[in-house]
Amino acid sequence: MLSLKNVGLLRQGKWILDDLSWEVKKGEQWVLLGLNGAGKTALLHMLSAYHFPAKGEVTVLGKTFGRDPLGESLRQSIGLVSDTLKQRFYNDDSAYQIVLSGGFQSIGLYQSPTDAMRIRAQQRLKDVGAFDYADRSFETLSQGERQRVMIARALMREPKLLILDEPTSGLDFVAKEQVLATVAQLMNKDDAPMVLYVTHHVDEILPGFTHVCMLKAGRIHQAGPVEELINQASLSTFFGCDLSLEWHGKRPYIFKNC
Ligand SMILES: Nc1ncnc2c1ncn2[C@@H]1O[C@H](COP(=O)(O)OP(=O)(O)OP(=O)(O)O)[C@@H](O)[C@H]1O
Repeated sequence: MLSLKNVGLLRQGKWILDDLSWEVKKGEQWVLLGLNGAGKTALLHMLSAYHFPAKGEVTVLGKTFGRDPLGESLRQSIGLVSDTLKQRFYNDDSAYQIVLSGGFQSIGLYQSPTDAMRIRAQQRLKDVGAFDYADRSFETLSQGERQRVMIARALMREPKLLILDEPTSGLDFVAKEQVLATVAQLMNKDDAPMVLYVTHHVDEILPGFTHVCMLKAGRIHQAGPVEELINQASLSTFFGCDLSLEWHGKRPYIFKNC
């Protein structure tokens, strides 16, 4: 699904990503974990072919950068949910219209959706538990409801890769847990896309995630199965402080030891 070999990304004379080697195979579900400034956004932009690496080899969904045509054709196979994207939608548009617009990858609806697209949009709204407010305008929805609408939209084109970039950012506890439940449900389906879930928070590593990539200062600190990497010693090293780790409901929670 994804393959990075000794990849480096240069921005204004600075290597903001360097020496990244990472393999993601079909059937795996990954969390990308990193603190502020680790390079998560830069990496996502590179995987979506908005940034080109200055060195190394990147292959995303079978397309190798520099060898295969990229751009729109690759991005059509990737569903993205991010705050930057969310802020671009028109507040008057209904949740249903916003989900439908995902079928055209447009901000707003400028073409007539087919009947099949309308049925799919309704199904996607049901899949994420947002059907009840399908006709409400975006501006009247809570942040958690908006986030579920954005996930439904990203699923419209049946992406092979679904990137969720900090989807719980700015949500209260209840809304956060609702979004996480939506993600868990989605990953549980037989036809689930590969999910790349980007976060700062260890407790968002749901049981459905099989692997974690820990990004630190533009480099991969460690990448591998959750059961091997999510432990007290490795997280203490990663975050650079002495931590305790507890598991509740098969989710990890960390506490700083003062
Ligand atoms: N165009 C650029 N020129 C120079 N430095 C940049 C550029 N874009 C990003 N950086 C730097 O690269 C580093 C990684 O940035 P990035 O936004 O990818 O981090 P992040 O992990 O997404 O952080 P956050 O969690 O805060 O969103 C930061 O130090 C940032 O200042």
